[in-house]
Amino acid sequence: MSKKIHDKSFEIFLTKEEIESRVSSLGAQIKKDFVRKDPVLLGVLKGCFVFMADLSRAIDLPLEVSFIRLQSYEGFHSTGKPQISLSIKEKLEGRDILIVEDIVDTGNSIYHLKKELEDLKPSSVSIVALLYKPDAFRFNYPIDYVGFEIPNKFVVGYGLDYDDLGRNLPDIYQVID
Ligand SMILES: O=P(O)(O)OC[C@H]1O[C@H](OP(=O)(O)OP(=O)(O)O)[C@H](O)[C@@H]1O
Ligand code: HPA
Ligand SMILES: [Mg+2]
Repeated sequence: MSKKIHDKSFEIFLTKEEIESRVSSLGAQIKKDFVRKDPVLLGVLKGCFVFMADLSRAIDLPLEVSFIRLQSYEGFHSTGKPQISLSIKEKLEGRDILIVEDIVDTGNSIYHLKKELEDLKPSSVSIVALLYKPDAFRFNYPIDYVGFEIPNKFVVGYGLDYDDLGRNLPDIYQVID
């Protein structure tokens, strides 16, 4: 079943069952890698909110969660300058930070966030992204955990929006062009 949001139509791309199964294996992998560390999951709002809720419960370890608000997209396009409007209150010095993103597209948002985090002197900074668009990525930092590599097309659902709509769809949809 396709969905219409404003002027655009979207078709199903990843079902909630496919997402659930991948999130569960990401959680198991992260548990292994962070078992002797002091992890704090740092979710990037708003898009991370669904993925963060599922992923954090799939990692069977003591951990903290925190959030930051970054915004750079207007409609389908990145403004190139992420605005940070919610700052981090937790002390992150010496901590093992895992940035939790719904999507890494051009890579611009995380590039800026990583630079901000360096000043807080964490012990390590890793990234988990549910979705990653290799053909759009313009940087060369590593993305440590990727749920799905996807084509360079706009997607919505499972936290991802088009003009702030579509975040509550349980499946992920891709634009029909
Ligand atoms: O790799 P990039 O090209 O920078 O794109 C990825 C970023 O864009 C989206 O955020 P957006 O600015 O739409 O804010 P939102 O999470 O509130 O939707 C998404 O949640 C990532 O944070
Ligand atoms: N969908 C929703 N939000 C996004 C996307 C996308 O494909 N890329 C960057 N932010
Ligand atoms: Mg958005």
